[in-house]
Amino acid sequence: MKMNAKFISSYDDYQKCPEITKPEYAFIGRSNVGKSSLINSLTGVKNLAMTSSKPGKTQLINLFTIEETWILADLPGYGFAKASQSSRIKWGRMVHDYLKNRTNLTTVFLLVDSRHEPMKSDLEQITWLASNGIPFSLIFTKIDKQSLTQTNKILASWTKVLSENWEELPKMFLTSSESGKGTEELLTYIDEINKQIAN
Ligand SMILES: Nc1nc2c(ncn2[C@@H]2O[C@H](COP(=O)(O)OP(=O)(O)OP(=O)(O)O)[C@@H](O)[C@H]2O)c(=O)[nH]1
Ligand SMILES: [Mg+2]
Repeated sequence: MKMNAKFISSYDDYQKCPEITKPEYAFIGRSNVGKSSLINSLTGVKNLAMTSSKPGKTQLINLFTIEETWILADLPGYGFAKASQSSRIKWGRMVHDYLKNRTNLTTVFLLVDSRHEPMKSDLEQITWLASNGIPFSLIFTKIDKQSLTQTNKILASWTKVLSENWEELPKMFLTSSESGKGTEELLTYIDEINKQIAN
């Protein structure tokens, strides 16, 4: 289904983002995990967010308005091996300042590759989100690339690792931008939050 989704603009600083009261949802995660692709798959609008087979495509805070009722933010990825020290620091500042200060930000979706065991960089982001009191869910991407058995194995590893530190596990979604699997569940979840906020 094609949604009414429009690109607003790109920003290199949260302070330059327009003040919006509509609920906003942000996609974060390692470079190449599939953040921009999932935005296109979710909205059914091809090329809404720019994607690339090479990591490091999204460099700025990109805002999209969806059905004129909520906002999606596509953010640059972390963990890009070739990134210089200065660009890592710049990433940290741009993304973390945005996440901490964006007043209409409702929930963060942390995207992780369903084929990989939990990575230190992802666990660090989870710790950072939790310590800053920012609500988040986990999205496992690219499930079309392997069997459900294999995906479940990775899911079990994540559950184990997270259970060591957290009493309550985050909500988890299994998705594929290729097949569209999981996108309905994600949209339903976002809709529920939007309705709670409206009431
Ligand atoms: N098979 C498959 N490929 C995917 C899926 N999602 C993304 N990809 C591919 O993964 C690559 C990276 O996708 P992007 O959406 O650009 O990743 P990103 O997380 O936005 O990356 P950065 O902008 O660099 O942070 C592209 O080649 C996509 O086609 C998926 O669900 N299935
Ligand atoms: Mg991207």
